[in-house]
Amino acid sequence: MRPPSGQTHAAGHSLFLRGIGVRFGGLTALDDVSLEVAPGQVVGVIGPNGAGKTTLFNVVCGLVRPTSGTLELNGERLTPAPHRLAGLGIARTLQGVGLFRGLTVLENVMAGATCTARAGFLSGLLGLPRSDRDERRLREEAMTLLERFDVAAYAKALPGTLPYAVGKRVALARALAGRPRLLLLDEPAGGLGAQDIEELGALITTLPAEAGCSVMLVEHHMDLVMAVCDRIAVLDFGRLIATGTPQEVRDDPAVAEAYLGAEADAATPTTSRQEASA
Ligand SMILES: Nc1ncnc2c1ncn2[C@@H]1O[C@H](COP(=O)(O)OP(=O)(O)OP(=O)(O)O)[C@@H](O)[C@H]1O
Repeated sequence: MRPPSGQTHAAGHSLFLRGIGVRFGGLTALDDVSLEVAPGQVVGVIGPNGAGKTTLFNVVCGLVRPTSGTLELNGERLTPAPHRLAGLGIARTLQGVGLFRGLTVLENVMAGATCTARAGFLSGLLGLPRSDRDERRLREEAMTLLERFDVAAYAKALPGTLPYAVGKRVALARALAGRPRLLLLDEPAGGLGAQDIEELGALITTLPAEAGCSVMLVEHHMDLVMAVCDRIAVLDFGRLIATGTPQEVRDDPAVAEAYLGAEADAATPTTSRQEASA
């Protein structure tokens, strides 16, 4: 997948999390978590239920403010806020699909590009002549993305009519339409079948080279994470217990123990692993 305009990108933003802690009342959701997403890398965050993955994702999106620690984007202090992400070159997809229900698939993807098309949007408001051209360009770029994701046939459909797997692809296309340099994916494989997960994995691995973005991936599906990630961070009870290549993480006894512990906890009638340990 080429960047929509045909321009080339460097390999994406670098993200550093240093000593991130998050407390919700008396519960420590994250404790001194440090993580690097280097330019051009796909970095996975895994861990048993309640380990803190979504909380970490939300810290990077600005939905949760850390109680300690700092974030850095390309060497600059980052204080993320959801409404400022696009301007920082960051895009995210959420659990589920999350498309605008009243817009067609094509319009959804065009909406994802509006931050890079602001000049066209403004000129449209002011009735200046560039707007038609910009609108056409946006439309063409959105169609190119839909074609790349094999969902162009649904361009005129409304989100409510889409098969779930198609909706997930459209959501990914919309996130990429803004030409992010860092893409945050929250459980992109959730609800997908094995074939769709395999195809999603093939798409994700192309993103650094073809779309010019680094990727942080929070995911439960171990096969996908192992297949697409350059590095993996493993959380357990809010703490980072391992980081490394997929092979290193797979071979780490602490990781196996965390997952085995989670299986044992699943057999007990508690609501969360942290409550279970309190
Ligand atoms: N807003 C909140 N208020 C209070 N506690 C929270 C909040 N969000 C998360 N938690 C708690 O923080 C801990 C980490 O939750 P988090 O959702 O980040 O884990 P997770 O690894 O994403 O889990 P899962 O895989 O089940 O989605 C859990 O004990 C959870 O109950």
